[in-house]
Amino acid sequence: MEVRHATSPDEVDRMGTEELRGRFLVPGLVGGAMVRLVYSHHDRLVVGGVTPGTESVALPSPGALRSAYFLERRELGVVNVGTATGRITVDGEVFELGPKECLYAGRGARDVAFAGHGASFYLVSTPAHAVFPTRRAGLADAEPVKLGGVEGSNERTIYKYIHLNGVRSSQLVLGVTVLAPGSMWNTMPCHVHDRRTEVYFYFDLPADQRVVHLMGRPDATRNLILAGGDAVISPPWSVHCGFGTRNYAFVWAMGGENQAYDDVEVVAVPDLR
Ligand SMILES: O=C[C@H](O)[C@@H](O)CC(=O)C(=O)O
Ligand SMILES: [Zn+2]
Repeated sequence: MEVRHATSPDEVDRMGTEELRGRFLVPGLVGGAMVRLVYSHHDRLVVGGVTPGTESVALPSPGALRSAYFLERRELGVVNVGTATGRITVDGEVFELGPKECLYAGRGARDVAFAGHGASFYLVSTPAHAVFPTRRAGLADAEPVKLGGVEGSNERTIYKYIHLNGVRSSQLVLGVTVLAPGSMWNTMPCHVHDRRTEVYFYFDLPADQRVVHLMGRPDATRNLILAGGDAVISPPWSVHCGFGTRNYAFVWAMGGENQAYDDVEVVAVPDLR
C-alpha cells in the first residue's frame, strides 16, 4: 500500500505538473487482478481498486494499518465501475453489484472478497469508531437527484448511496454522479468543505478522452488532466470540479468531521482564479 502524506495549500503554488500529479492523482487503481491500495493522510482515506475476473480476490490487510484485518477499525464503500455484474462476499454473505451499484461493509467484517468477469471495483475506506451494518445499495435504492441543465452543459444524475438519509456509516459519505450525453461539467459552481476531504474517481470515459479537473484554493486553481480510471484527492482546502471532452461518470467519496452533504462553501463562478 502506497502512503501519501498530507499537502498544505501553500505548497501547491510551487509545484509543477508532475509533482502536482504525484501528490493528488491516483492512477491505475482498477485494471489489475490484485487489490491496489493508496493511503492518504488527508482524513486517512484509503482508496483502492481491483478487476478480479472469475477467480475471487481477497481484500488484503496491509501492514501499515497495524490491524488484524482490514476492517478491524475501518469501514468500506465499494462501487462496481465495470460493465458487468460482480460479486462481493463479506464473511460468507454474497452481494451482487451491477454497474454503478454500491456496497457498504461495516467495521468488524473480517473477510471481504471480489469476483466477476467484466466487473471492476473501486474502494474507499475511512476509519470507523462505530459499527454500522453491511448493506448493498442498488441504483433503485439511491433516490436519484437530477441537477443542472443543457445551458450549463451540466445535466447530471446524482446517486447518493452512503449518507445520513441512506446507507448509514461512521463517517464515510459516497455516491455516483452520471453526466447526461452532451453535458460535460460537474460541480459547477464548485465548492470547498473544510470539514471533509473528498476523492473523485472518474470512469465511463473512452480511453482517448479526458477530464480537465480543477483543484486548489478557489482563488488559485490548478488543473489536472485525468483519464477514465483515475482518482484525484481533494484536501479540505481544495475545490473539486471538472469538465470532460465528452460525458462521463464519477464516484465521489468523503471522510472527515461531519457527514452533512450540504455543508459546503459554494464559490461564485466570477470568484474563481
Ligand atoms: O460534496 C459533494 C461532491 O463534490 C459531489 O457530490 C458533487 C457532484 O457530484 C456534482 O455536483 O456533480
Ligand atoms: Zn465536494
